[in-house]
Amino acid sequence: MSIHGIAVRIEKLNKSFGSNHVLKDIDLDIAPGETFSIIGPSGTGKSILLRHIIRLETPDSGQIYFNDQPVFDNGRPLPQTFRSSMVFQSSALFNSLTVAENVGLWLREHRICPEARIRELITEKLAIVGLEGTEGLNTSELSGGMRKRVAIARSLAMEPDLVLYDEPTAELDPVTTDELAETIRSLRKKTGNTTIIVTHDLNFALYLSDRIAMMHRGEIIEIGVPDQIRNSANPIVQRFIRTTTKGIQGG
Ligand SMILES: Nc1ncnc2c1ncn2[C@@H]1O[C@H](COP(=O)(O)OP(=O)(O)OP(=O)(O)O)[C@@H](O)[C@H]1O
Repeated sequence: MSIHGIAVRIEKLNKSFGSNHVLKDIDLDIAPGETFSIIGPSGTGKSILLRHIIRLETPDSGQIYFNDQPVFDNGRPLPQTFRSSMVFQSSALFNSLTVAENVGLWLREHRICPEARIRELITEKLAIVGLEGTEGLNTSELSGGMRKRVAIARSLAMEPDLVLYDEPTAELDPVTTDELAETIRSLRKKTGNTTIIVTHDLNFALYLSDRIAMMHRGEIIEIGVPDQIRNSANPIVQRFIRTTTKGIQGG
């Protein structure tokens, strides 16, 4: 399997909605193939930052670069040679379609390759997320964890350079959350994609991330490998760890 993955660099990114300054001079450097999580309490700007990376929002100032290529020009998204895909919180699957139809949707809409290759890609991507042989199942009958994995397979079908996850564990029970963490971790080896995850599930982020950034009130207040986050001297980070993990992970 080919190895993808791009560098993502964010420089002095700012965004306000009226008087609400939601992103304040955000700087981030994410390496090709890195699994990077953005954590923090509700309303701190995590999703808005992700929406800039996928170009659903434009910044007031600052820039994002994919492999040194600028993403915006004067507040407008530039055409990209790199492909990003997003796994939405709700999974955003079509219940009236089968698993295979959901996974193949983007490929068929964009007529990316011949039908035989599309079927191969669907089978290949379902196997990567551990859903071999589920092509014909009705999407409406799947569990939350299976739906999430179908959504991941659909995003992988685009053969992305960058995969983004918005609150992937929302609505999942603890066992399914563990399975999902395992799936995303194994994808790193299988695809080499750069992966950015927004979550307020600290344990999930600690388990599968190469590095983690913590946001607070529109700013990045801590960044580092999981152990650096666990042992951060920043009282806001420590309070977040205490309230979200209750001591799990030895933290
Ligand atoms: N389209 C919008 N118009 C106005 N304000 C917005 C818009 N989108 C987000 N905001 C504001 O931006 C701030 C950051 O929101 P964001 O969704 O990024 O937070 P978050 O950290 O992802 O929180 P959560 O974990 O609850 O999703 C909030 O104050 C929110 O009200």
